[in-house]
Amino acid sequence: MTTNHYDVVIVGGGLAGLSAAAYLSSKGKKVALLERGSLGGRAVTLKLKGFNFNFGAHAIYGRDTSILKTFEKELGLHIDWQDFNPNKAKYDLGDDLTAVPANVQGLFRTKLLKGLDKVLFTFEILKTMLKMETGHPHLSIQKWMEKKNVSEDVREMMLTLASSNFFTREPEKIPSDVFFTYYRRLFTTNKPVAYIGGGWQALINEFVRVIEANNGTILTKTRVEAFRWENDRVIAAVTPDAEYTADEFVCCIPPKEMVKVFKDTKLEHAIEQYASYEPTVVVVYDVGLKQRIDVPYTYVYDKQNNIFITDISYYDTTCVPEGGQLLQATAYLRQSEVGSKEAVEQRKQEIEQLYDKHFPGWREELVVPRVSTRAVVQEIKWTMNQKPMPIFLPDYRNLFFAGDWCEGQGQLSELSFSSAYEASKLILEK
Ligand SMILES: Cc1cc2nc3c(=O)[nH]c(=O)nc-3n(C[C@H](O)[C@H](O)[C@H](O)COP(=O)(O)OP(=O)(O)OC[C@H]3O[C@@H](n4cnc5c(N)ncnc54)[C@H](O)[C@@H]3O)c2cc1C
Repeated sequence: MTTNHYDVVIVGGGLAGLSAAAYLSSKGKKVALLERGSLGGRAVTLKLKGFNFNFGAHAIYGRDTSILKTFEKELGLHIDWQDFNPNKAKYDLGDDLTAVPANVQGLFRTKLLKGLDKVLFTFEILKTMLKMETGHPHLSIQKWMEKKNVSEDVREMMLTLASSNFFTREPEKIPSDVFFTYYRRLFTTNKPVAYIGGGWQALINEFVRVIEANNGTILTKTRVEAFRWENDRVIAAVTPDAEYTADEFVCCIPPKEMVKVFKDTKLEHAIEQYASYEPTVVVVYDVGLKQRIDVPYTYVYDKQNNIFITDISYYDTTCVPEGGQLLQATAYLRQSEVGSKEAVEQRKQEIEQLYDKHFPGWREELVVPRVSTRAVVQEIKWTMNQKPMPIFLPDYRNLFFAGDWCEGQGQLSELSFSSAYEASKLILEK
């Protein structure tokens, strides 16, 4: 068995592993990135019949305060930002469409709130922005609203926002401190939502460019099966063909994978808790169309069924053949619906009905659909009973963790980036 030595070995080549490898190599560390499959993890771009299907709309939330923006500056990444137009975002109320209160104009235009409730909701936003309202880690947003006696319409508004942003049909379970921290960031940014031109693949290519420019090693189709230990230090990541020894290790693989590689070690028990947590799971049903069906909005959220459609090709024309259109639909699931064939089938039909309603004629234009009945948007769902994993565990001196299951800022990929950034900084400070 061959042995190779590095300053840092990073296991897992999703967005967390790629960003950690790019950052650490740019600071002079000799890094190796080991990925069992191909690079990108869940941030995948799939080419089908001339359409580039991204897993998810690759939206970056609060981009001007995001860690991806920090990486962009510090690593000199070339990112083709495509800012979302909030005036083209609508809530479907069943028999009516109304503005999404993603900005002040939207707030004044939305029909979800009227008169005094609009003033009260605006006041809540103001308090959130000024950190006068922070919620409490021991109170879910449901309990917080009961305690504060908020009116029915304001309650509805807060839950609708939370549902659409946290990809959940059970927004009431979100811890209130997570809710307010998230919205403080979103309300104080000038760029609430932005897409990446060229999709996830463009971003992956940029991280790879930086890693290679700094002489980093990237090994795909390289599955880590175990770690070798000496007391409280990891000595090596072990693959079927080689051992990769290093001074520091960053583990960027989901907790369910970690329990396998840490089996029969002191860490196994500590990791089990995170591996048992429920992820945020959705149904994705995207369609590539021959010709554009132009409507006055690029995002529509069906409030009743918790489904949204994004016309991603409106922002990123590189994902379609000329004149074509790529629509992305995501349906949220209740925990009880995850894994149920009937529930998933019903969600798919609801998505088709939503396409029929807002993009009439899509069936005739259909070139290729792409369906995922169990897409993991975030490895650990925000609820009162589930806490994200720390980026290091006490007493393990040279082992760090990063990914969207870890503590960090924001949610989804922002958690992957922020945990990767914090873990890398801890290594550099040593
Ligand atoms: C449908 C959908 C929509 C989404 N939409 C958005 C969005 O709009 N905005 C946003 O910010 N985020 C979105 N996300 C979330 C985003 O894709 C994830 O947060 C992010 O990609 C997670 O990256 P990660 O590196 O933390 O984890 P992962 O992508 O899970 O990476 C883990 C990597 O580790 C590798 N691995 C596992 N085990 C081993 C092993 N033993 N040895 C070596 N390698 C191993 C895996 O192959 C994988 O590449 C969406 C996700 C989905 C599914």
